[in-house]
Amino acid sequence: MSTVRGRGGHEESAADTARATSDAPSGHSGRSSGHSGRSSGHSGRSSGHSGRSSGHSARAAIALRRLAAVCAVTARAAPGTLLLHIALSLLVSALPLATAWLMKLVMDDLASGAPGTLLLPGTAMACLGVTAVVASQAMRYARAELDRRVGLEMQDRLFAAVDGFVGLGKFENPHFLDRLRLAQQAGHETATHVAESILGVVRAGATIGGFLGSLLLVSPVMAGILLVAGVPVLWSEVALARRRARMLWEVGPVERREFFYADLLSSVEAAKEVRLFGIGPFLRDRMLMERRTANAAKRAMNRREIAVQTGLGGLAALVSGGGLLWAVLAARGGALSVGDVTMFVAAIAGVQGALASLAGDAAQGQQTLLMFDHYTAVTQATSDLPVADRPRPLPTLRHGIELRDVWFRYSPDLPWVLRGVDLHIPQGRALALVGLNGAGKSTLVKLLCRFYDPTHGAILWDGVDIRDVDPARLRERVGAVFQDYMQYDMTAAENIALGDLTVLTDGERSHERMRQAAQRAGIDRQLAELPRGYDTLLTRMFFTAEDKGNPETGVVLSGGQWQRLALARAFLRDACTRRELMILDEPSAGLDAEAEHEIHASLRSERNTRTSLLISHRLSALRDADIIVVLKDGRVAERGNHTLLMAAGGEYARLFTLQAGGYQLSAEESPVAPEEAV
Ligand SMILES: Nc1ncnc2c1ncn2[C@@H]1O[C@H](COP(=O)(O)OP(=O)(O)OP(=O)(O)O)[C@@H](O)[C@H]1O
Repeated sequence: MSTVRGRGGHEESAADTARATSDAPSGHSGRSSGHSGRSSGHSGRSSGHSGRSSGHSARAAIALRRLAAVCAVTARAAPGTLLLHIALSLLVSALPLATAWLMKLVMDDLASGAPGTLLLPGTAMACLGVTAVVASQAMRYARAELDRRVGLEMQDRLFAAVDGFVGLGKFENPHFLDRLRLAQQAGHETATHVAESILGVVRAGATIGGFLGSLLLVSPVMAGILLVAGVPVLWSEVALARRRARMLWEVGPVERREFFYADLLSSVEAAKEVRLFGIGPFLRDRMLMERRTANAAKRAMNRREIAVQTGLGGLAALVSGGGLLWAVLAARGGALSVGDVTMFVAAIAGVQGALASLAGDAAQGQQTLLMFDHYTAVTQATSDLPVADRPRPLPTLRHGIELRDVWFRYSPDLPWVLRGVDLHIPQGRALALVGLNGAGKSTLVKLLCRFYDPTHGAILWDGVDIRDVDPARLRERVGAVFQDYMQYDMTAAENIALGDLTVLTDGERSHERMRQAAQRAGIDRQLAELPRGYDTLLTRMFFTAEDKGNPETGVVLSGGQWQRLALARAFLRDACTRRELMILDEPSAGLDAEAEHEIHASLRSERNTRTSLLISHRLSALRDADIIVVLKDGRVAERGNHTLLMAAGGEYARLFTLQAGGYQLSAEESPVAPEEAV
C-alpha cells in the first residue's frame, strides 16, 4: 500500500476522525480513515520565569517567521516597486529633520542682529518643500502599485490552494470558511500593510533618531524624557492590535451570518419565496441583529482604543507642554538661543509625531501579521483527504466497482448515512439506485467521486482502493450530472464547454462536438435560436445601463433547459474522452416527459458498453436498468431487476405500484372527454 500524505493536516478533521474511529463498529473489514490515535497531548508546560521567557521568544520567532513570509511574497511579486517605495520612504523621512536644521540656522542668523544672506538657506528650504510634495505623491503611487501587484500574487496563491483541496469537507467546515474569508481579506492588504508598517517604523525610527540626536545637543534630559514617554505608547498600541485581531476573529461567524441574510434579501433565487411568504422583514431583522452584535463588539473595541489613546495623548501633551515651558525659561535665562528653542519645538513635535506613527505602524504591522496567519493557514493547509505520495495507476475498468462494507457519516456528531453498504457495480451495466429522500443515494455518488472517504470500508475500482490513486486520475474516468448541478452566468457555449475546455480554442470541429452534445441533451435547436446563438449570455447579471433594453445581451433559461445544458456538459466531457463510469443523479427531474424519454432512450442505447449509475425518483425511468438496488436505513435492502423486485413484493414493488397507481388513478378519476382530448 502506498504511503499517504495529508493525514491529520487539518486540526478539526483530525479531531473529528479520531472521534469517528472511537465510535467505529467493531469487526469491520477494509481500511479506516481514522488516525492511529497517537496522542500529542504532552502540554510541556514549563513553570515560572523560564517558561515565560521561552514563551516570549517563541512568539518573537513566530512573528519573525510571519514577517519573513510576507517579505518574501512582496519581494517576489513586485521587487522594483518595493525598492522604489523604500527609497522614497527614506527620502520622505529625512525631510523634516533637514527642514528643522535649516530653520534653526535661519532663526539663529536672524536673532544674531547682523543677519547674513538668507538666499542659500531660503532656496534650500524651498527645494525641500518641493521635494516633499513630489516625493510623497510618488510614494503614494508606489504604495498603491505595490498593493495591486502583491494583491494579485496573493489572490492567485490563495485560490490555487483552495482549488487544490481534494474533497468537499473543508467547504462545509464553518471554522475553515471563517479563515478563508479572513485570508481573502488578508490577501488583499497584508503585504502592503506590512511593507507600509515596516517602512513606517523605519521612517519614524530615522526621524526619532535624527531629532533625538539633535535634542541631545540641546538638552540630554529632555531627550531622555521624550524617549521614556514613548514606551507606554508603543506597548499600548501593540496590545490594542492583538485585541483588535482577536475581536475580528470572534465577529467572523456573526458577519458570515449577516452576509447570508443580506444575500437572501438581494438574490434573485430567493426573491420569489421572500416575496410570496412575506419573510423580508423577518430576514431583515435577523440580518440587523447580526449587524448589531458585530457593531457591539466593534464599539467596545473603539471605546477601549479611544480611552487608551486619550490617555496617551494626555501624556504627550504633558511632556510637550512641560518641555516648552522649560525651553522658554531656559531661553530667557540665556541658556538656549532662539534657534535652539525653534529646534526644540520642532524636535518635540517631530519625535512625538514619529512615536505615535511608529506605535501605530508597529501595531498595524502586528495586527496584519496576525491576520496573515489565516492566509498561511489556508495556503499551507494540507489536503483534507489523504493523497497517496506514489499513487497507484487506475486500471481500465474490466470487472466493476465494488463498495465493500462502506460506512459513512458527514461528521462524528452526525448520524450514520451509510451503514455497511456492500455493492457491486459490474462493468458495462446500468445500475439504478432507489430510495426515499435522505436514504444516502447522493452521498454514495459523492463517495464514488472521492469527495469524501468512507469512514470505514473501502471502494475498489477493479480491485484498486480509490484512496490509493490520484483523485484527478479517478475523476478523469467519471462523468456525472449532479442533482445540484451548476448554472454558470456565462454564454451557452461556455456553459457546455466547461465539460471540456479545449472546444473553446480548437476551432470548428470542436464546435461541432459541442453541438452534438447539445443535440444529445435535446437543447441544440433552442440554443441555436437564441439572439446570439451559442454565444448568447445566459444571465442578465452583467448588464450595463445601455444594454438593459437589449435582449441580445442575455437571456434567462427555464429550469428544464438548464438541466439539459448540464447534461450537454456531461455528454461533451464524455465525447472528448469516453468516461468509464457515468453517473446521473436525478438527470430528468426538471425535464418534460418527451425529453426524459429521449434521454433515457439515448442512455439505453449504450447498454453493455457503459457502466452507469442512475438515480431517479421516477421509477418508470429506471425499470430498464440491469440492476436495481434499494437503499434503506443506510444499507442495501433489495437488489435485482425490475421483474424480480416486483415479484418479490418488497419496498421497490411498493414504491413502483404507488407511483404507477397514481397515474392510473388520475386517469380513472378524470376521464378525458373525446372532444377535450384533441
Ligand atoms: N454535506 C452534508 N453534511 C451533513 N449531512 C449531509 C450532507 N449531505 C447530506 N447529508 C445528510 O445525509 C443524508 C443522506 O443525504 P443524501 O443527499 O445522500 O440523500 P438522497 O438519498 O440523495 O436523498 P434525495 O432523494 O432527497 O436526494 C441526509 O440525512 C442528509 O441530511
